[in-house]
Amino acid sequence: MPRLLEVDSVTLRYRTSDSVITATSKVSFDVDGSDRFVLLGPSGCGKSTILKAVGGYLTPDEGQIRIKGAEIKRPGADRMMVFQEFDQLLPWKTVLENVMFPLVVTHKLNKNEARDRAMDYVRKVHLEAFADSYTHTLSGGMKQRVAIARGMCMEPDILLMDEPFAALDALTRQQMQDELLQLWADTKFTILFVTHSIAEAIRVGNRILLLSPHPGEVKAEVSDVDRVSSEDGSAAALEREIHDLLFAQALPEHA
Ligand SMILES: Nc1ncnc2c1ncn2[C@@H]1O[C@H](COP(=O)(O)OP(=O)(O)OP(=O)(O)O)[C@@H](O)[C@H]1O
Repeated sequence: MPRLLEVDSVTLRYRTSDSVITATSKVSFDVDGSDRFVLLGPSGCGKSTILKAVGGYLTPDEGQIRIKGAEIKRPGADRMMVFQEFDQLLPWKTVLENVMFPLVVTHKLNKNEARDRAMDYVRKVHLEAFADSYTHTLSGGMKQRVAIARGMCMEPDILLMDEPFAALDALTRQQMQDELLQLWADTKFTILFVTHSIAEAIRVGNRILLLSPHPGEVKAEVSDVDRVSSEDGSAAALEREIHDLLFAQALPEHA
């Protein structure tokens, strides 16, 4: 039985007119159903690039990415993306219309069914009072809830989240992390979440993959985050441990 998502020794490069940039080098990891899998690493280590490749927007230069055993070759409704930017919504559509939009354009459901399903997800993110509002009237946190509802509403195999809370103030960010965990507790959907915040990785993830600076390579995986961080005071200890793993310099050979 294949894992839900297999990233197998993947190298990703960008080609510009005068150079080739290696964003990630031979990155491997597996995601299982209901995982809250976090990619954590410093700016430029290729986290967003990996997410785009899982989304089917980039093709690996080496290695392979598979979902349910099938190689990913293009974007698909089985992988929905939530981005950091607040402008990912369609400003000429209401909250409900934004959430139902992918269901309608992919013909997954007819219009009435799509409206009903979208309204369920609008309720799940507590925006029912704003269902008919246009998105420019919403706060940043509310816009991100709409984007999450829109992604979840397609009931994808995996929700790809690229620093979705990074542009929010600290309090709203914590509130959104809590709400995401509540949504997860209700539906146990699978999340692949990118962040460069260690604290956020520990709050959101049950597994955390640590990537080295540019080009990103796997440094370590922390796979028992839920158990460790639920023990008294150990979230802080785990944060220190991850910090040391991420920023440890290689020891000189004859030290
Ligand atoms: N379109 C592009 N063309 C050329 N190089 C790119 C492009 N997008 C990203 N890169 C380079 O690839 C590397 C990885 O970028 P990426 O955005 O994936 O990193 P990241 O870990 O998500 O960083 P951040 O946390 O800052 O978003 C960086 O060196 C970046 O400059």
